Order: sequence, then C-alpha cells, then structure tokens
Amino acid sequence: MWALLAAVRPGLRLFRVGRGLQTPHPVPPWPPCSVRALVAAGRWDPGNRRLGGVDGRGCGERPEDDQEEEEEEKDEAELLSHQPLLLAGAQRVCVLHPDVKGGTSHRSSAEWQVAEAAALVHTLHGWSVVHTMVVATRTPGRKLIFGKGNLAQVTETIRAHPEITSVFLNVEQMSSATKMELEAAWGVEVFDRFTLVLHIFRHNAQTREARLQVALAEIPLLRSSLKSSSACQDQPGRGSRYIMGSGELQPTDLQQRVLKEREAKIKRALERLCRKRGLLRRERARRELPVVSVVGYTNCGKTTLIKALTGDAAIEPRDQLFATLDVTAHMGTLPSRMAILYVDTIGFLSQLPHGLIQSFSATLEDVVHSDVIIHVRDVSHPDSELQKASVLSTLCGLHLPSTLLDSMVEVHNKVDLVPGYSPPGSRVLAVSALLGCGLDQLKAALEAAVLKATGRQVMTLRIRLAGPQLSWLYKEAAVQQVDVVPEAGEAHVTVIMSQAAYGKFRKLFPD
Ligand SMILES: Nc1nc2c(ncn2[C@@H]2O[C@H](COP(=O)(O)OP(=O)(O)OP(=O)(O)O)[C@@H](O)[C@H]2O)c(=O)[nH]1
Ligand SMILES: [Mg+2]
Repeated sequence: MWALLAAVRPGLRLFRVGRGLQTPHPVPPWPPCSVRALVAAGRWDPGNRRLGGVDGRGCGERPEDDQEEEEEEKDEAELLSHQPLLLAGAQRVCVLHPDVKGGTSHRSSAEWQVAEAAALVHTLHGWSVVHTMVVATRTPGRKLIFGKGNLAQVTETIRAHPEITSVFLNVEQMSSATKMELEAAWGVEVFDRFTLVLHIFRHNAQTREARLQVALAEIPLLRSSLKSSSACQDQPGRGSRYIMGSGELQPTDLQQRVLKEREAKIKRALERLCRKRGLLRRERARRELPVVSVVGYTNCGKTTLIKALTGDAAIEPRDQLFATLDVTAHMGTLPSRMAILYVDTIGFLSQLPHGLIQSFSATLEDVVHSDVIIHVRDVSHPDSELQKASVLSTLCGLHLPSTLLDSMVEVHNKVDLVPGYSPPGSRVLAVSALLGCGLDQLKAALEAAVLKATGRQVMTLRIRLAGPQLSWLYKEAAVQQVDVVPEAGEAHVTVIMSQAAYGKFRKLFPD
C-alpha cells in the first residue's frame, strides 16, 4: 500500500518522511483471550476466571490438527504481510474538521467531533495533535470539500506550520482523487477517518481473526488507490506502478487480479476460523453457559465493567479508543451462583463506513448468538445520546433477533463523574464500573434477564442421596449448591434448569 501510494505520487514519499519522525510502534503488551479459545470451556480453571488459551484449540482436538493449523497460519501470515497504511513513525497531526453548514441537526457539536478526532490520533503511540482547525463548508460533497476562499486559507495555514507532518481530515472517507489533490496542495499526507481507524485497528488487532478482518477491510482502500493510480498512469509522462512492496512492475489489471485473489484468500481464511467458532459455540451451548455480550461506544467502560463484574485482575482497561479489538470472553457468576460468560466486544464509533463494520461481522457474530446484551453508556460524555443512537443503529445493522434487542439491559456508566446522577427510568441501571458502585443491582437485573431469555428457573429440590437423582441433575441441569442432610439421607439441591428439564426430572423421579 505504501509503495503503491508513493508510486502514485512520485516524490511525495521522500518529502513526507523528511517531515515525520521514524520511530517504531511498540506491540501492545496485553495478550487477549479470544472467544474461540475460551469456549473450549473444558479448560476453564476455577482459580483463573479467564477461559482457555489464545490459540483457538478446543480440548477435543487431535494432534494432526496441529499440522493443519500450522499450514493455515503460514498462509495467513502471507496475507498479513503488508505495508503500513499511514506513515510508520510518530506524527504531528493537524486535525481539520469540516463544519457542514445546513447539515443534519442531530450531529454532535464541532467541538466534540474535534475532541473525538484528537482522541483517535492520540491512540497511536507517539502521535500528537499540533494544530486543530474547524472550517465551515457548504459543499462537503465537492471534490475539494471546502469553498475556494476557505481552502486557500487552510492551505496557507498548513504551509505556515512546518511542524505539521500530516493532516487528519475528519470526514468519513474521501476519494483518492481528493486525497491526491489535497496532498499536492498541502505537501503533507492527508488521511480520513476510515484510514485512521483502520490504522489503529491494525495496531490493536492481536488475534489471527482480528488481523484478517482488518486486512479485509483494507481491500476497498487498496482498490480505490489502484484506480486513481491507473488514472494517473494514463497521463503521459508518468512512471510505472508497483504493488505492495513487491518491487515488481505490474500492469494495473494484474494488480487488480492480485487484489481480488488476496480478498478471496482472506475470506476463505476467515470462513475457516468461523467454522471453528461454530464448533466452539455448539460446545458452549452443550455446556449451557449463558452468554452476556457487552457492547457500547468506544471508551464507554465495557472492559472495566467486565473486570468489575468478574473480579478478573488480569483484565487491563485502557483510556484509549479501540483498546479492545478482539472479542474476548470472561467467566463470571450471578447472585444464584449461575456461571455466565461475559463477551467483551469492539467499541462502536460514529461515522464509520459500513464496510468496516461488515468486515468485523464475524467477530460480532458472538453478539448475535448471545442470550442477553448489555449496552454500556458513558453518561459523563456530552455526546452520550448521539453515541447511544450510533450504537443502536450499528446493532440494527447486525440483524439481531428482536427478542435480543428488546431484552437489552442499558447500563449508565461513569456516574461517579456526574454528581447526583439519577437514571431516567427503572429499566436503566446506573453504575460506576471503576468504583464498583451499583454492581449488585446490575447482577440481579442480569440474572432476571438471563433466566427469562433462556427459559430457566432457579429452584431447590429435595432428593434422596441413595438414588440416581443427584447424578442426573449434575448431567442435565446446572447444580448451584448441595446441602446434605445426612440424618435424613437426603440433600437440598439448588439448580438452574429449564421447564423442559424439570418436566423430565419429575417424570423420571415422581416422588
Ligand atoms: N471515572 C470513571 N472512569 C471509568 C469508568 N469506567 C471506565 N472508566 C475509564 O474509561 C476508560 C475506558 O475504559 P474501558 O473499559 O477500556 O472502555 P471500553 O469501552 O472497553 O473501550 P474500548 O475497548 O476502547 O472500546 C478507562 O480509562 C477507564 O478507567 C467509571 O465508572 N468511572
Ligand atoms: Mg474495551
């Protein structure tokens, strides 16, 4: 990609490298625990509330699977060896926010959009925002986004600040033609929200699946660069193009074919992983572990909440957008001691191209298959309502079953930052995940929601110790507690079971 861009705009690369600092990005320190591994639930160690390993292998897999998996990983490594999307060093960024006049009124204020844009930039190691500009435009759909006068002013400002090494144009996505013209005018790299988010995703993706999904999301970007490079090539006097650092000269149609093959290979690799996920999901269902997915806008506190609910000290929330990119699962218990699996998910962000979310749909499939969804909201954020709307619209795009959407538990987080906060209705729970406030109420509400969603009931049964009832219950229901009454030769067993299982129990053991 990098070589591709450089070849499209000869000379630009050297210039930009000269203005940027070249420092490598460190690899994030925390190892994620992926769902596909976690739900190999047989390996759960009660002393360690996290589940499984990170390699995606269940307890029942055979040694010959190792070889197959090794080969798959080799193929995938090839697919993932690619050039950086953006400059590979620290950047001093100018955030340029087009303030659309006469646009839709439900958008958040320019001030908060700039703040979010700056937060995205700060997510990357060594990147800083050295300048911000909010520039009015009535013509955001035009090639150069701004009117002539404003554009000239922006150009002057950027050129007057040599410390700026790149410009983050805070639009969802710009065309390659726009990018090329703006870069030529401003003399620095210009990128949009889509490219920046992809870049962040690349840095934060830890598992094979997340990396492949990012690689898939990049394809349209590569394709559109190729198109503009082709347009450029058609102009007389232009040099030849390269693809993905191969060093080989290739005609455009061949490059397009390579890209198409690459896309197909990534999709196949993802399907392979998806099939594995399916197997593990069935295993999870067999073990009857209810699943609670935790969703919400990025940085709202999903990971912190799961840490608070599970007491898992190994979870490390970070004050960073898109800290969680791989879906992970964590074991917790509800007041009746029912064990459940909390699924931590990738945070949502407004104004992201549909394709980006689509490419993560394999990961988000876990949300579709969950029993209950918790929607976490940061109520201390001034754009909390807009964030809610953005999350709900993304969830709608995932085609969740309506029962799952209707039973969603809304959690208002970070109430410690809003003195005197009271939630708007009884269906909403106010918590501070950081301080651990409101968690008992939340667990009670979750238990009710899980029981309702799964049709289970908590009940205490009196059974004879001499008979086969106890072993039957262990096999067919979730035994929570056994209180033995030796003098009576019986036990009081608290179980969680479905109506159907209870009916079977009564039929088998009528007294
Ligand atoms: N004051 C306060 N801060 C909180 C609370 N919950 C989370 N935070 C902080 O918010 C920041 C983000 O928390 P995370 O749990 O990583 O948020 P997330 O939703 O998982 O973020 P992504 O994975 O990036 O989408 C961290 O700095 C947390 O310490 C809370 O209840 N109160
Ligand atoms: Mg997180």
